[in-house]
Amino acid sequence: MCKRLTYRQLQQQSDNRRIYQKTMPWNAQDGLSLLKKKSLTEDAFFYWQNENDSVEMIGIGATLLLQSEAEEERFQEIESSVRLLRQRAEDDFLLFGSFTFDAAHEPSPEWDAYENALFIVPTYCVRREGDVWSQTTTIYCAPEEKDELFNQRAEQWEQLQREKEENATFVTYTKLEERQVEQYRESIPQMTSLIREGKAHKVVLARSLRLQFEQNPQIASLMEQLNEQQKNSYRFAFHIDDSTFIGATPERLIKVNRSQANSESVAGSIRRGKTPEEDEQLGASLLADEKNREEHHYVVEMIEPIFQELCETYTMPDRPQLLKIRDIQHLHTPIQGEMKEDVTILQFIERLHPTPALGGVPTKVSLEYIRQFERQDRGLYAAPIGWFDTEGNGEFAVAIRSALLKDNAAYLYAGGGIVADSNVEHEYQETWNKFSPMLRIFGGARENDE
Ligand SMILES: C=C(O[C@H]1C=CC=C(C(=O)O)[C@@H]1O)C(=O)O
Repeated sequence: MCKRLTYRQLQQQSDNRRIYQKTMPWNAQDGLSLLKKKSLTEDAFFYWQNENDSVEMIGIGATLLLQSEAEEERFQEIESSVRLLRQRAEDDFLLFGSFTFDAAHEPSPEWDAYENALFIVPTYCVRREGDVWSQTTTIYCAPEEKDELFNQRAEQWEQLQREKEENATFVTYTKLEERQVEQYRESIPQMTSLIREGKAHKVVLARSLRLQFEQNPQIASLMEQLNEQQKNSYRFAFHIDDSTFIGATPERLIKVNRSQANSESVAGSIRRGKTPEEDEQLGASLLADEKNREEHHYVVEMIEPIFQELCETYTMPDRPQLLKIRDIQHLHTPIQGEMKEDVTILQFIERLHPTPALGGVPTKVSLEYIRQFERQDRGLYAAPIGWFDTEGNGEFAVAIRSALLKDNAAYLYAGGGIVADSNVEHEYQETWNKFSPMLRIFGGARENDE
């Protein structure tokens, strides 16, 4: 595994190494099959499938591993590292990675593999756009080492592809622990009182489950299940050291494609109906529900000024629509803008994260309450995860409906927006809905009839 580098360390590198790339068509055309090769998965990897299945990417190995331990500066540090590396590169290149939810939180031991910001420039990247697959190999070396290193990598890549795939293993958890559930339940009336006293308008409180396994589930088969079950969601996996973070989230944080920026407000939820009629009724009641509209409106109110600041022009519908995924339906308002010159995707992330769909209003105050009420660190739950390239394109999702896998255990997270009239039982049930996508792949979702 290559060494993690901060911006300072990169600046201090005084050798003549450069980034070189080779891209070619890829005929194997099954990205997930790569994650079934044992020797590949011992290294870092990243899996990404966008919400409409038009783009799928798998990054394997890390030619460069960039990190930032800074709190507020972490976005700029990654930006500076990438800018500096672009000067050492022949072509544009791509990075995968994440920022943790709360850089100021004391990290919990389960999250120790992920820094405040952690990005990989993958050694091998396979990418599907529509039906067309390509494979890119990236190296970082002195010019005189280039040919030999490319040869070595080509050989290694051939070898890896010939390697036998491990059989899919379906493992079911043997124990489910609701972590500090009493404390979660108590925190809701405490939070609603604080809100009624005017201390905050909305705070998203989350809880977590810990599932125990007898053997580690295979990531490729978990992702296959998510691909089958969670259409209309971003499906992702980020593996580093002994940890893998996976998920299927409906929520885009930001997408940038040739200076066009797209984001959305996703907040306010109700379960899916058991029949089309019931589903429609539930959707209609969600659209009309004042509490959910209020929760949603806070998110819209926060995102819109950011588009005003960073875009020349933007458009946004004046009322939410429904976003329906397998277990749940949400209120949804998309927003789209033409970015001002020199604005970057990381600047959007810095301003957008956390939206009031994951943090609250006001942002700083809500983060304080989250630290106070949620003992465990959220790590990458509800955090920005995705990819960007040095041409200025990229896409990040909000890592909800997610789980961390480590040491034969999975840690699942789910939360909901608390406003003045939130109710414990309702919130508690809603977290079960939100756990469902992940619980299902680990051995069974709990039916919820609320
Ligand atoms: C915090 C979560 O969901 C957010 C996103 C959509 C709807 C939400 C809600 O209705 O409360 C939450 O704000 C989660 O899934 O853990």
